Amino acid sequence: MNVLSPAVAAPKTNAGLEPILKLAPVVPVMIIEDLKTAVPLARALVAGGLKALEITLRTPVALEAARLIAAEVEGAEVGIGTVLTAAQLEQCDAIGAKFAVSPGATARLLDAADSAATPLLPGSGTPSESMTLLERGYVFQKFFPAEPSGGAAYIGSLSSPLPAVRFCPTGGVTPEKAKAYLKLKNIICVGGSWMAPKHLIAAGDWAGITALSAEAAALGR
Ligand SMILES: O=C(O)C(=O)C[C@H](O)[C@H](O)COP(=O)(O)O
Repeated sequence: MNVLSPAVAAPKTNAGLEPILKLAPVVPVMIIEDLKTAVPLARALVAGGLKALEITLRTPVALEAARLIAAEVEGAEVGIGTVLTAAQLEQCDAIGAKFAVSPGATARLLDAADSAATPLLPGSGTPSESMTLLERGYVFQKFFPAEPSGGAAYIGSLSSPLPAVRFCPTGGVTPEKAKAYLKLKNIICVGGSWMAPKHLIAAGDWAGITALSAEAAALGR
């Protein structure tokens, strides 16, 4: 190695997430309490046109649900949400998740992501957090929690100073709010749980979920 110009490893980038984040304007955020609902819920979302699915690690059955969906639901691109630790990122690798999403970012999680197979969509909520992530190659970032943090007006104002970053706003997003985000040039897609609400899942109203999914899939970008 030439000590005068040491080789600096190019930062890992999450640019490879683009095709997944562009599958539809919305990534559904799924909270699965009952394993029996996992496959029909995922099928209902995919039938409506939402194929990149984020299954949050907020319930005990989440990982098993993700495994089942990946094995049984044709067309689903299974991602894992609420990834907070290096160990959880390893679990994503173990089940072959297509992407992982975190609400924020820590140095430890980002170090783990450097050697993980699963591409990470890390969360940011301020310009400095966004810049720190960009330095590490994260051109796609989750803007979280989107609505309480200032919504479309806030994130749109980062477009000029941080043109290299494209965001997936998540947290408090509704179909109406999604439209405002999707008009902005620094938005790749939005995330939200509104098309998979608890009451429809509990009622087994898969047709209702497919209808909400189809409405979300039809939102313009
Ligand atoms: O679990 C995580 O890792 C999260 O990041 C939180 C989710 O993205 C939001 O809870 C979804 O927001 P809602 O659409 O308002 O329900």
